[in-house]
Amino acid sequence: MTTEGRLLGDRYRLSQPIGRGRGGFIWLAQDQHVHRTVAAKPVALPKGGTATDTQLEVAVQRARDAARLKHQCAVTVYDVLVESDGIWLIMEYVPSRTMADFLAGHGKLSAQDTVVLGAQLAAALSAAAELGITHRAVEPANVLLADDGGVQVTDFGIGALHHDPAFRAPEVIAGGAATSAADVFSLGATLYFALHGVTPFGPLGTDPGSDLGGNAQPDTATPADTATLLSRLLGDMLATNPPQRPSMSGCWGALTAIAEGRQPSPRPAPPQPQPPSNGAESAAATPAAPQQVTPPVAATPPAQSHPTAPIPTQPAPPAPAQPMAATSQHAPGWHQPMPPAGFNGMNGINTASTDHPGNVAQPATPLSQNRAAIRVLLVIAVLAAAMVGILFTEFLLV
Ligand SMILES: Nc1ncnc2c1ncn2[C@@H]1O[C@H](COP(=O)(O)OP(=O)(O)OP(=O)(O)O)[C@@H](O)[C@H]1O
Repeated sequence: MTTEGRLLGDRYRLSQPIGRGRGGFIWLAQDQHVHRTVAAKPVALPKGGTATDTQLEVAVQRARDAARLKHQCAVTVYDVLVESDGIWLIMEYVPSRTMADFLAGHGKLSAQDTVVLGAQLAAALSAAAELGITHRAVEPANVLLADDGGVQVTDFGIGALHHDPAFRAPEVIAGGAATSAADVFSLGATLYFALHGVTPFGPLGTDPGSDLGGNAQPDTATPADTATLLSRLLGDMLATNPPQRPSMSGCWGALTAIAEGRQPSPRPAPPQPQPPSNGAESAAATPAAPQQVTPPVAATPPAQSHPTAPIPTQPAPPAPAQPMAATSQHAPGWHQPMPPAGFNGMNGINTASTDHPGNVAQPATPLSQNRAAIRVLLVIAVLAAAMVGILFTEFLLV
């Protein structure tokens, strides 16, 4: 029985319940060693209430993996305890409510709020992916909307047993492994839910999803707006075939671009098989392939069966740049800070770069200026030679 005053791991004194999760109450607690306020959360056991030793070991290992992640948009895990009544996580205390609760109370988010929220979630999930950490249960119940306006992903690695099927990737529903690509799908489903108020493929994640990307019809006559760009991106993220989904860092770049009123860069063509070279062995020996960092959207064929959103082969004209604060209509009671400008720290993406279609017209380069100067000099040299020739001929005639 968990009660006020209980000491967990000889270190964390429970003070009062602050929320209820699937594993029981989340407690406010005091870390007696460093005098810090923390949140203590019992990890939910598999349905039925008991876990095998293997399941417990896996849960502890995943929680320890999650503790390696430090990101302002991810709830920090400080400690993992195995107590007589199960596994406890000691986490950063974030006065908040879940996104699921918020949406239940306030309904849908605007497209602008959804991309701002999504960019922050994708930033945290991208940092996790770079560390080889898969979330496994991205869904609105595992997103905390902090009272101070921040957004944080929680329950890294530990929510898989209870992941709502409405947000699960099809390959995971089919029994496959949860990968970063599955997190991309789940993030897409979470943002879709925030935008439309319904899940893209029904409560079991198996409906055809006929309305997916319904407002994503490309309109080449006018600049694409936030809702259109977001819906196109969600169509990509919700692709049935995992390789057709953008990487998490690509999602981060694209969401940031859309949030800032810019056109996301087109996704490059899939890598072609390379002939073996001397460096092939060393490349193959690299333990973790780096994440694709180029923002996605467009230039790839539509996903196989789930999404129906047509994906244009030509990038749409750029959206007019507009300050986010001026366009964002925040839902009541929660406001989000802007994503850090440029996002160019952690994994090298500089989304403030100018490689989008709006900036393709380049001024004359020094090389082209040099070529023009050489041409002028040549013409002058030819004219001078002709003049010398004429003068010389006249001199001979005289
Ligand atoms: N680190 C935290 N700091 C403060 N409050 C938290 C923290 N984590 C969760 N809460 C609060 O506890 C409540 C339940 O959150 P939780 O994430 O446990 O929900 P859940 O996903 O439904 O449960 P579970 O993950 O066990 O399935 C929410 O009101 C949330 O704001």
